Amino acid sequence: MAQSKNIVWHDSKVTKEHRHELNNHKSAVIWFTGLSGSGKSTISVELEKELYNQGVRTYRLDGDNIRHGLNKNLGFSPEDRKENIRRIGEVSKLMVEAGLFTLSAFISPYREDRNEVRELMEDGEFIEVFVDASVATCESRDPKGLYKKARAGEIKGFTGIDAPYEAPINPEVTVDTDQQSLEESVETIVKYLKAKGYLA
Ligand SMILES: Nc1ncnc2c1ncn2[C@@H]1O[C@H](COP(=O)(O)OS(=O)(=O)O)[C@@H](OP(=O)(O)O)[C@H]1O
Ligand SMILES: Nc1ncnc2c1ncn2[C@@H]1O[C@H](COP(=O)(O)OP(=O)(O)O)[C@@H](O)[C@H]1O
Repeated sequence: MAQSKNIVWHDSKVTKEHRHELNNHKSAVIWFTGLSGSGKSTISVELEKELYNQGVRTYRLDGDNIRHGLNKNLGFSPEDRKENIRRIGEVSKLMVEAGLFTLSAFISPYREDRNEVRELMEDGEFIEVFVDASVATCESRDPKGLYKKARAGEIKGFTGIDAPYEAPINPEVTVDTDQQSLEESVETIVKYLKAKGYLA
């Protein structure tokens, strides 16, 4: 890919800190990672509603949705997944600059790619939430029938079947959806945000 040259950063007079003051809260990305069907979308939707009810400004970025637009030219090879996560990382950073709690829900199977997003952010701005569930559980849920297709060989390189998933080593939060209900998972994350001073 061509690198841009002769470009100079131009600062705004309204900063992220001004936006925090205006909003009365900080901003960060809550990064959900986990297998397809582990519950990333379901939990992020519920958490967003909960944050909205508490007066927190949010925006949700979701794998399927972003792949309909911004990233519709990307597939599921390791290189394309990397580029997918790189772009989402940059978009998440812009959203955090804009003062929003950004809920990003992507399989993001590679540790290195997730860590690169973490590096983009300032300290405390990247909250990795590992949505843990066994392949067996995800496969039994199979909300979109994709595991069935992957088992039948109709989808190649499906995460957890014939493509890797690298679990986080030290995530800020883990929710185990084999064990925890949707409500319990949301509560776990809200508790973390309160304990760390993100929420009043
Ligand atoms: N090969 C393969 N592997 C995994 N997932 C697949 C694949 N093909 C299509 N899908 C569907 O794409 C959704 C995952 O997109 P992501 O952008 O989150 O993936 S990634 O982070 O780039 O790995 C994923 O959505 P979720 O089920 O919400 O995770 C699937 O619906
Ligand atoms: N404890 C739970 N937490 C989250 N989702 C659950 C749970 N138990 C069952 N589900 C169901 O599992 C499915 C998870 O799908 P989804 O949220 O799309 O996952 P992902 O975004 O990780 O692919 C949904 O149909 C949801 O209703």
